Amino acid sequence: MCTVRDLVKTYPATRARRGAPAAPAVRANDGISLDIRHGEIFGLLGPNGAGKSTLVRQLTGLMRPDAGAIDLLGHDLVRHPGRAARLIGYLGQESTALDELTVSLAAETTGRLRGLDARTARAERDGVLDELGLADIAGRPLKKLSGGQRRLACFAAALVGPRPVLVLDEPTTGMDPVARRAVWAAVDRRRKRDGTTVVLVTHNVIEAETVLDRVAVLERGRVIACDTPAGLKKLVAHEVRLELLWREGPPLHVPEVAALSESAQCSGRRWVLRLDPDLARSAVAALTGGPAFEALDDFTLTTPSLEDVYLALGGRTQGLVKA
Ligand SMILES: Nc1ncnc2c1ncn2[C@@H]1O[C@H](COP(=O)(O)OP(=O)(O)OP(=O)(O)O)[C@@H](O)[C@H]1O
Repeated sequence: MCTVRDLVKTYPATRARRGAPAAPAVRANDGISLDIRHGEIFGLLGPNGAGKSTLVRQLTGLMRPDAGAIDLLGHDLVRHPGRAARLIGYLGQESTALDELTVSLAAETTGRLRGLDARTARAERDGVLDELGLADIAGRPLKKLSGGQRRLACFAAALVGPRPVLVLDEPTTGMDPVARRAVWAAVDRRRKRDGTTVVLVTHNVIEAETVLDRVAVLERGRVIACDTPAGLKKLVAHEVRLELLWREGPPLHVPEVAALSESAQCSGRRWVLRLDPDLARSAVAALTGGPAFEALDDFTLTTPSLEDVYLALGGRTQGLVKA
């Protein structure tokens, strides 16, 4: 359905200018290869700056790679980037282009721009706004909506006018749980009904585990793993995850805490440890039965998540979020 081979993209260095410091060149995609199958929900998971949006911009024909190949449904998108618009419904990270329009007009206009006649565009608009629970705010301009409502309205617009592929860059950012559910139900409906293939960018591991068929984990412009969420989790099946939340600082003078600190991934007051189940049990017993207990705000012992896979593969903690 879509093959990506050895994709390379480097943003050039910039010179210092008018108070702005010089910036070195950034190799945002460093030899990415992927095979996305027909009808699957394929995820790109990685921390901030991993190169996900850069990859998506090339997939959608908005940016030309320095090297490599992209074939989408038999079309060479490096040579013919303009064809991507006919094949892909794209929801980018920033979508201010529709801000001046009402929700209704944003959806209808997108349909017209995608070649629908006026009557079909209006019918599809009404269907999508009903489906996503947006009918009540259909007459309001996007710029006057909350962040989550605006995001949902942009998602609605991206669905008007059928496309075999949807590329969604963090579609549920800022949305409440009801809106999130509406988004995933709409995606699933299109996959079942139309065989739509979905490429989804996320750094939300919980979302990734629940909605994705397969996921490529990106780190510093490279794919460090690609499999089903369950397949990836097998990599860390022999471990459990111990999460500690300290009230203030961890009491490093307590020997058990000092020993754990060596293998903990720390972000602020939160420590994450991946441990052998027996070790985890004895660590919990020592922490809850000893002097460290006073300093603990909360702790959880769970089976590993995709975040643990990412850490086991050598990823850094920052940027992958839990929920
Ligand atoms: N226009 C640009 N000019 C220079 N560097 C850029 C540009 N856009 C992105 N970068 C750099 O390229 C790298 C990859 O960025 P990209 O936006 O693709 O990451 P991402 O995985 O989508 O991150 P996020 O999760 O924060 O959206 C980062 O180091 C970023 O700073």
